[in-house]
Amino acid sequence: MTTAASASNGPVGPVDSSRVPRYAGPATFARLPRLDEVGGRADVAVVGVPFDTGVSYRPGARFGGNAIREASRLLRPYNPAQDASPFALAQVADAGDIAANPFNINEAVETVEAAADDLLAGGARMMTLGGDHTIALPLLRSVAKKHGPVALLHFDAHLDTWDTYFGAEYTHGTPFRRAVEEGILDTSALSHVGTRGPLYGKKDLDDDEKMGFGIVTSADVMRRGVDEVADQLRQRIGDRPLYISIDIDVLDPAHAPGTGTPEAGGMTSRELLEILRGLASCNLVSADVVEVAPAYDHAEITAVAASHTAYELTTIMSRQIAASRQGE
Ligand SMILES: N=C(N)NCCCC(=O)O
Ligand SMILES: [Zn+2]
Ligand SMILES: [Zn+2]
Repeated sequence: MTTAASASNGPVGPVDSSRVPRYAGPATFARLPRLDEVGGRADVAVVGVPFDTGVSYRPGARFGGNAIREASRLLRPYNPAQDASPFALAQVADAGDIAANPFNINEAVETVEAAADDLLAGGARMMTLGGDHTIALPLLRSVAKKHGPVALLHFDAHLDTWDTYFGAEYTHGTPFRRAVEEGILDTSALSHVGTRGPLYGKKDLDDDEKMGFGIVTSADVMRRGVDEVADQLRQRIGDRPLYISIDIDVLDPAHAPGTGTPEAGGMTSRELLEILRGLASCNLVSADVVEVAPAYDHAEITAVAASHTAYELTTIMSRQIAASRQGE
């Protein structure tokens, strides 16, 4: 069957859904070419990490990346909200999955870091599809090797700055504490967005604040509105290299039932997408969307939200790549 639609020397785009039904053929992200189909070089590499050994409640995020790819068949090549055709502005390709050991978290963390090092060394920015939130740590390590300590915007119901679970240091509730300890985050530009729900104690918040995080709760988003929130975040980030990590449980369970640790009172998918669009001028060096667990999903509600989230992030990166080329 027809694979990627190729412009003569521009980026290779997605399969044309007016010629090949969008439900036909293998599901790469947005029906984009695989990395090996574009000579192994991409400006943005979409990569899956099927790993969920770090979860504290429902398992199943190991299937998240492929669920997002399936749902992403319906994405279209022009993004009106950002007035951009992300797959024409830069080469975006699907780099497949990182094969992380499900029986050894420490080894899996090392594997993810090494695979990320390879992709970043090839010049790509990464759009990672989880997997549970454990994987943000090795991804941040790799990004920091390239850019130095990065600003972090963390969209999540949870803080994920807890210390250990059952004595384990690498879990989906602890990646950002480890990252602060390791000095790979720019502690003057760290924000959680969408935080809510019960905690273990007030100390969780005290510790988090000491690490340098600011918090925009999901109730703040509702009260203050997306434009004001995005403005405030943009000011805090400035022109620092930015990593955005999105735990899909930042959305209300009505918008994302397919996740492992759902919390009531979350953001709508509209709010999340609008805040991201408001950050389009930030220097986004890589991003992840994690914690999609399709076994608890219904009618692909969660996977569709995650695919659109990854699409906005990819658009931000593609626009910046195109703009920096023009400036060269
Ligand atoms: N979903 C993520 N990443 N973390 C949730 C941890 C919540 C807990 O176990 O208390
Ligand atoms: Zn979470
Ligand atoms: Zn999380």
